[in-house]
Amino acid sequence: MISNETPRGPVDSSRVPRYAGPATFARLPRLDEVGRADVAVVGVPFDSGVSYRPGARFGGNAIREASRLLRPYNPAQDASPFALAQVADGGDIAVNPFNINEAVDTIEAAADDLLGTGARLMTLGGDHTIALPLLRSVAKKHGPVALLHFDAHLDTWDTYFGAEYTHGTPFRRAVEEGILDTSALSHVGTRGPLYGKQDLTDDEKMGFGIVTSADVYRRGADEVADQLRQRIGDRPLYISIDIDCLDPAHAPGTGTPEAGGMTSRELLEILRGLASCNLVSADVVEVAPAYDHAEITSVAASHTAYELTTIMSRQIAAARKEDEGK
Ligand SMILES: N=C(N)NCCCC(=O)O
Ligand SMILES: [Zn+2]
Ligand SMILES: [Zn+2]
Repeated sequence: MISNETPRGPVDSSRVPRYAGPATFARLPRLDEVGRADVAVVGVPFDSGVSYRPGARFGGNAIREASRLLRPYNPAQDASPFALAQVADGGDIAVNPFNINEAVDTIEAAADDLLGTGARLMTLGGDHTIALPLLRSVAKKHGPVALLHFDAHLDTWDTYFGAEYTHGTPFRRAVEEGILDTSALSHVGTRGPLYGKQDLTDDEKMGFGIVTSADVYRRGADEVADQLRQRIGDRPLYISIDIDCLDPAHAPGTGTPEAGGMTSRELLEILRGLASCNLVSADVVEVAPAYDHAEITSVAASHTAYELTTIMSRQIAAARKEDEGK
């Protein structure tokens, strides 16, 4: 469903100071103010799936706060994302912090509702556990999706303390459930110690290709984006971004930091290089503001979500134009 109404954009920062009032993503209207959205930005304040430092439950609101300085024109993609499509802040999904299984079900149901309105999702985590129910919901709509996973970690481990749903295991579950298109799965930014070599062989068997953080440094963002684009083709694509794909210098505010990561410039450039991909939904997870300094991490996350939102808005506008031409 593509609406022809003129989108309502962010609060005008030349009239209302950008630090005034409650924060929505990029100072956009709330979903209940506009009725429906082409892109719904939704928070998932859940971090009961972490294996180390907690705190990502506060990530979504930290990203919203840090997004007050985003401006409406994105020169890197030559687009005004909030004029091309209705982007709105759908608030937070209220999830049970004491029952992971119930939380996972609640996230899936809420995503079903939002996707059912025709919106694409830009989800703000939360820990990486939340990617599983989001992928379940997206796959119900689109079938198995291509996955581009930016992370220091593989997140294809099996269980922790016997638990299946954790922030280190969402993508193994997703492969087991058949909701990913195993011919187009990539990790980008991985590095750091593993439990054993088997982690890598298991991951490869699941179908994942790996672009390590060192690969990005050596080959450069443009070449990496070209290669990823070729692998993805025109498949429906889900992008999951664990902010710990960035070096701790660029994202200290996260739960499981690993040295030797990408720069925020590299991440943003790779995303811009993927603008032609059919991005159906995305998440940015693992921002844990208690370990952050001067909003370094949440600013990086807000710009990351801005690039992703721009890609989705451009595609929605292009689809609308094609529709009108028919
Ligand atoms: N998804 C994130 N951020 N981390 C996974 C780390 C799992 C571990 O502690 O081995
Ligand atoms: Zn990670
Ligand atoms: Zn992760």
